[in-house]
Amino acid sequence: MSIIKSAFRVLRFGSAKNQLFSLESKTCRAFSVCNKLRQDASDANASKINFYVDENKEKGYAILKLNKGPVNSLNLEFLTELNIQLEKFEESKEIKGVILTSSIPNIFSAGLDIMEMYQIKQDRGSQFWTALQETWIKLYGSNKIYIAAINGHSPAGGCLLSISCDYRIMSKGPYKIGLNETLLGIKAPFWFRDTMINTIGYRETEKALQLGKLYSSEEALAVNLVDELADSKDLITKAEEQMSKWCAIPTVARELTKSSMRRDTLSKLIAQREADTQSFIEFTQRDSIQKSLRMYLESLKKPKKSSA
Ligand SMILES: CCCC/C=C\CC(=O)SCCNC(=O)CCNC(=O)[C@H](O)C(C)(C)COP(=O)(O)OP(=O)(O)OC[C@H]1O[C@@H](n2cnc3c(N)ncnc32)[C@H](O)[C@@H]1OP(=O)(O)O
Repeated sequence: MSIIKSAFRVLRFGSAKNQLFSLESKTCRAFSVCNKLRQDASDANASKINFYVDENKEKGYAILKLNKGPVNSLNLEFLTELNIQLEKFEESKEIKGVILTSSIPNIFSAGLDIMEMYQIKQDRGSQFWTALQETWIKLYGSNKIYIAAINGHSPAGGCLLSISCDYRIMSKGPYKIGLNETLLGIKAPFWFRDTMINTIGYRETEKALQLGKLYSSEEALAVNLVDELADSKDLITKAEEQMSKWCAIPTVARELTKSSMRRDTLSKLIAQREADTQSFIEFTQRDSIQKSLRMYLESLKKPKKSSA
């Protein structure tokens, strides 16, 4: 029962924080870029601002800032909104690349919303997993240049978003990134694993996935999980510098090279999406997995110790 109450608290707190972050972002944004776009107000969730897009058509790229408080956890609605936006980027003739970051201080994304897996129901679970697959296919399979400006913690699904980009810059600081699924008692799906292998190699992935390793920013740099570190205040500038460099490469040659590198990994999931969804539902519905998720949720709710 307390878990259900906590779930509602997460949702309520999320909505209040969203409004705060919305106000904060309205006043604090210091980007010189133009054409700020808000999400279409066409669906019921659109009144909550879950991300911002700043487009700079002159320079040819956009900045997408995740803004779903408190921790940018990925639930069905958020993933659906993101997928619509990713599609818009893909179709844009003006936008060559996107910097993916977060407007929430110290948090890039806490990964999948655990409440989507706890006490999972077949219908919602299928929609959720299909939306997540879609996000990965759109991001990893994009023709555009994606640069992750990782401004804070980026565990599990947050790490997947990062490693689906073409280049990663992470803020220096006490932040963690990695695929820590085993710590929740679950196995990382094969496409998470394969994306990780393509980023840091087989042996490092084998260790990292079994241990559920969360890397510090320095450790992440040492194993090429991220490409560069930056002081927090310089993160976006560095990402923009890198974006200019990538934008200067002849587009068709770069796109063909990217797709030739990623095609096999993508095809593996595309060929078995329904089976993968069914396997997610069956796996997550197991009593042992539900027990692990409940314990993990409880550990997240425990009062935090003063220092790590
Ligand atoms: C077969 C299935 C495969 C599944 C594949 C992928 C799995 C995943 O992606 S599972 C998600 C894994 N994520 C994590 O393990 C991260 C968990 N969160 C954290 O470690 C911390 O919250 C974080 C370091 C990100 C931020 O720390 P703080 O700034 O100290 O915030 P809090 O811990 O106080 O969190 C605030 C609030 O948010 C709730 N929360 C955190 N993460 C999640 C999440 N992933 N899903 C849902 N809710 C989350 C947390 O419980 C707090 O709630 P309240 O106590 O009610 O405020």
